[in-house]
This record gives sequence, structure tokens and C-alpha cells, in this order.
Amino acid sequence: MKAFEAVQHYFHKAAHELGMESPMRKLLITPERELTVQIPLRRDDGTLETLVGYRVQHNSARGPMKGGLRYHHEVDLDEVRGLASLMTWKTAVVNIPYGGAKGGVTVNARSLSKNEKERVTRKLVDAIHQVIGPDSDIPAPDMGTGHEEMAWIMNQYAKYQGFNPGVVTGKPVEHYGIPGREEATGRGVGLLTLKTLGRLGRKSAGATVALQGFGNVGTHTAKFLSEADCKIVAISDQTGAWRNPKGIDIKAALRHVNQNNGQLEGFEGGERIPGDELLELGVDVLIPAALGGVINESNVAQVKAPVIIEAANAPITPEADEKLQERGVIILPDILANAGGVTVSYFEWAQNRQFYRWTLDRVRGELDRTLTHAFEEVWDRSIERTLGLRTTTFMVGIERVARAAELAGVA
Ligand SMILES: NC(=O)C1=CN([C@@H]2O[C@H](COP(=O)(O)OP(=O)(O)OC[C@H]3O[C@@H](n4cnc5c(N)ncnc54)[C@H](O)[C@@H]3O)[C@@H](O)[C@H]2O)C=CC1
Ligand SMILES: O=C(O)CCC(=O)C(=O)O
Repeated sequence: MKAFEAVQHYFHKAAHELGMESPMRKLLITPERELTVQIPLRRDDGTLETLVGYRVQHNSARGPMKGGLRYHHEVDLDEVRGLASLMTWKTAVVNIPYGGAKGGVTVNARSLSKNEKERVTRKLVDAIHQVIGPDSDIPAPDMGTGHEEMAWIMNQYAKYQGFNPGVVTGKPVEHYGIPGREEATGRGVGLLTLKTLGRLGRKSAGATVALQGFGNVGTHTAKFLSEADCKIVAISDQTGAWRNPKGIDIKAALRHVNQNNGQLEGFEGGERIPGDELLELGVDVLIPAALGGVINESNVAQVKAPVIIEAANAPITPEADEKLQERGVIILPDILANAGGVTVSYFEWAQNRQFYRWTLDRVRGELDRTLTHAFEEVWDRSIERTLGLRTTTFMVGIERVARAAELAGVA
């Protein structure tokens, strides 16, 4: 199943439980607008390449559309469409006043120098500035992008539409960003991992964790969980995977990536194992925090963890999801598990609109409250309806979007 088809699969399952009729389903699942743009890139060596970029605005019934910007060689329109629709349900699940969108450029982010990245980002804004804006569509970081790209977006957008820091979130803290956005997705994943273990009556202290991906989300998840005394026994990134049954020294791993251009390559705090093996370890919790579709029909039978927290977007294919559910594996779905990032993006946008600075304590407090509320709502309803967590989470999101569309008279 391709990315958008996979989201539709989950959407229809939840819509069925809600008794939603087919015309309303069609309205809610169809993207409002899709833009494909050409991005000419002059490489540092003078050669010319033409890249392709996308922005999909999925649904605006609940407010301006919100979602990250991904630089990755596998990005295509279908993937961006799938990710944009996930954003619609995600913002609704945590009940922040946004719709959903997503963007991407098909390029290997690691192949770009800093200057090339800046040129790609500014060219992208040249192509999409008319459809983004603080009241319409607000980009943010995703795989392969971070605070630098967000600062360039704000600056380039201002050249066309005037200064407005609320056009993009995830900016540097010294440049209209908010303290706590960089850690927010990983902090949320960590917090909800502890809450999941708590609801299952399992101890978090000493719980073993395998974590795939050691970028923004992976590193902050690792930091939070190691500080909460979980035992992270395996970590990985695109350069390889490392395992240490006694527990990886996360501080050492963080130091290593900070000094090594963000990569784990050369890390000596564990035995090197094949990347695929990490997903199959007998751990208490498995956290995929990198690519989509990594747990699929080819490896699902080997996955042993009883709890999976989806830090990445769509890391489990629907086929694998069904098999895991049959085996009673508890899966906290992406649209709840990784919603901490967009929640703090909302705080940043609100701060930008008021020109009033929030403190880190306030950001963390409000983030924890927002995620806890959403988690409790989903968990209680899942027990009440004897439905899986993914279907229940989609139901909560879809209901809010449908209600907003009805109240606004969209149809
Ligand atoms: N950055 C954010 O605030 C949010 C990110 N997400 C999702 O979290 C996931 C990770 O995003 P970020 O951490 O922001 O990206 P990032 O670009 O900062 O880090 C990605 C990490 O994944 C690793 N990776 C890539 N291919 C791999 C492979 N085959 N095996 C193991 N590791 C591999 C990279 O080496 C890197 O460590 C994505 O699915 C993204 O959509 C979700 C919500 C918010
Ligand atoms: O912070 C944001 O606005 C969006 C983050 C994002 O792209 C995601 O949650 O997948």
C-alpha cells in the first residue's frame, strides 16, 4: 500500500466506527490543494540540477494548515499527500486550531552543502510563497530540515509578503523561535512512552528500549527516556545500528553525534549489528523514529516488542499493523505519539502573533498537559469501545474535523 492509501485505510476504519456516510468521508479525505514545483539548484561546483518540490494542503476546516517540510531522496507527491492528511488528524487529536499540510523536496539532504540547502529553501519559497502564510499554511521542520531552513523561509517569505515570523515554526530560538520546540517531538514521545507503560501496569525504570533513528526526534526521545531510567539497549541511524544489553550510554552517544556531523558512524558504545536486526530485538519497547514503512510484511513476524511507540510518521504498514494487533501488540499511533512537535509549533506561532516570549517551563508544562489530556482521552475511549488505539485516535481526530466542517458550512 502506498502512503496515502495507507492513511485512507485507517481513516475508513475509523469513519466506519463513527457511522460516517460516504459523501462526508470523501470530503474529509480529499486534499484541498496540491502544488508541485520546479526547484532549479545551482550546485557549489557550478553545475545545474532541477529538483522537484511539493506542498499538499490537505484540510483547513479547523484552521490554518500546518505541517513539516521534508528533504529526502524518497519524497514524492503520494508520500507528501499521505503525511499531509496525517497532519489533519494529528492537529485535531491534540485539539490545536489547525488543519493539516506537508511539504517536501526530493533530494538527499546529506548531499547538500549548507549554501546549497539555503538556495533550495529560498527557491522553494519563491515557488510557494503565495500559498503559505501565518493564516493559511505554516511549514515547520521534518526529516532533513531544521531551524536553519525555517529561518531562511521566514526571511525569503518577507521579501514577497512582508515580515511575519508566524509564517513558519521551528525557527532558531534567537530568531523568533520558542525554547523547547527542538526537543518537543522527542519529549512528547518519551512522555507518552512512560504513560503507555503506566497504563499497562509495567514499570518504566529499567524497561528496555530499542530506538531506530538518531536525528531530532530520536536524540530527544533517547535523552528523555534515559533520564527517566529506561534502559536504551539499541540505537541506530542511517550509518548503522549499535546494541549494548547493559544499556547504551546516551550522553556519550549524544556527544558523539554532536562532534561527528550528526552521525553515529564510529560510535564505540556498543556492538555493531545490522540495522534491520534492531527492529527484531526482544525489548520491552520499540520506537521507530526515522522512516515510514520500516515494519512491514517482510519483517513483522520477527518483531518481538510487546509495545511500539510510533515516533516516526507511518513506520508500520497497514498489513503489518493488522498482524501486530492480532498478536496483541500495543501500538501508540504516530498522530498521537509524535504530536508534541506540532503542539509546540502552535505555541511558537501564538508567541509570534503576540510578540510575547514564553519560557521553557511554560512550554514544557503546556506541552505535557496537552499531550496527557489527548492520551487519556484516547486510552479511555479505546477501553470503553473495545477498539484499538489507532482506530480510536483516528476517530477522535476525524470527529473534530467533521464537526468543524459542518459548523463552518464547508459542504
Ligand atoms: N522533527 C519533528 O518535529 C517531527 C518529526 N516527525 C517524524 O519523525 C521522523 C524523524 O524525523 P526527524 O528526527 O525530524 O528527522 P532527522 O532528519 O532529524 O533525523 C532522521 C534520522 O533517521 C535516520 N535514518 C534515516 N534512514 C535510516 C535508516 N534506514 N535506518 C535507521 N535510521 C535512519 C537518520 O540518520 C537520522 O538519524 C520522521 O518520520 C518525521 O516525519 C514527526 C513529528 C515531528
Ligand atoms: O511542527 C509542525 O508544524 C509539524 C511537525 C510535523 O511535520 C509532524 O508532526 O509530522
